[in-house]
Amino acid sequence: MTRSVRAVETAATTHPWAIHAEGLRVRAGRHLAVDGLDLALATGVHGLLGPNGAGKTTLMRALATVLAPAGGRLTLLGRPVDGRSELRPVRRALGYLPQHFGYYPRFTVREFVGYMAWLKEVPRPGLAAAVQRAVDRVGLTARADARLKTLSGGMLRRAGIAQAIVNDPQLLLLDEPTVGLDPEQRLDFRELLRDLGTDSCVLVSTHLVEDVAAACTDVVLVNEGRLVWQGTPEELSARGGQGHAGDSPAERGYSALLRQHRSETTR
Ligand SMILES: Nc1ncnc2c1ncn2[C@@H]1O[C@H](COP(=O)(O)OP(=O)(O)OP(=O)(O)O)[C@@H](O)[C@H]1O
Repeated sequence: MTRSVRAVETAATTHPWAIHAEGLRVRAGRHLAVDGLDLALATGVHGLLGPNGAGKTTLMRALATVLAPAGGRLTLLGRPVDGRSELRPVRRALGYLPQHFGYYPRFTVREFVGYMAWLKEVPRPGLAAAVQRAVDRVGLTARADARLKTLSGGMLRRAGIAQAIVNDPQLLLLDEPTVGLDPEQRLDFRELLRDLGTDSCVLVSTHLVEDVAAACTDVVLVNEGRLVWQGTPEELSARGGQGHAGDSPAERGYSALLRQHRSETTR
């Protein structure tokens, strides 16, 4: 891509919320999987929790501008996303690891991450260095020139994270990033998350409540396409008690909040 990126397009933004949704509705097929969701997130690492089918992946896809909202209002990095808006500046400042990502198996890690950097219009002079930095940050330095088809599942996931961060995104969306990572890699990943969240808005969808408790500044709980609860990991842990399912205070807090939400909605 030959078009150069002007400084004003990459400059840090001054809007308070990286993600601002009001009454957001998003369809997955014919199903309204996100149904009246309100959410406001700024810089930091936000853990997105919810049971199977809660609407997490559909929400992530809408935030990544892959799915258009069916209703409500969505603003990303200060720009409205409404089907008529110019999405290019938002997409350039966005990083997204989908739950299932496609790749060319014959590409090396470096080629894959470089290709994604080119698609995101990372300026050509700094592109190779940006790719190297992303590959290093996910611990794939030694496998940078290995073909993707030769990588383990966990290494592939890390290559996926590398492509998501290669453009130093202001908004980073990671859907189940720790699937397949071994325990040591998960600990390294938590550190990377904390680092990324110091100057970007990072939203991590996961079923691993412990990852959220350890690495996130904030927890967002959704169910049936709506925001159920938002608070700190400490506040989440404080919600749990004897009799709630889970191996840790955070897991018990999660179970308690879900049980409370279900009992309120079936009344
Ligand atoms: N293409 C589709 N057509 C119809 N319904 C769909 C489609 N994709 C998802 N759904 C439904 O939308 C709801 C939300 O799905 P989604 O994948 O967003 O949930 P999730 O919270 O990510 O779940 P999980 O934790 O299992 O990944 C579910 O009820 C699911 O069955």
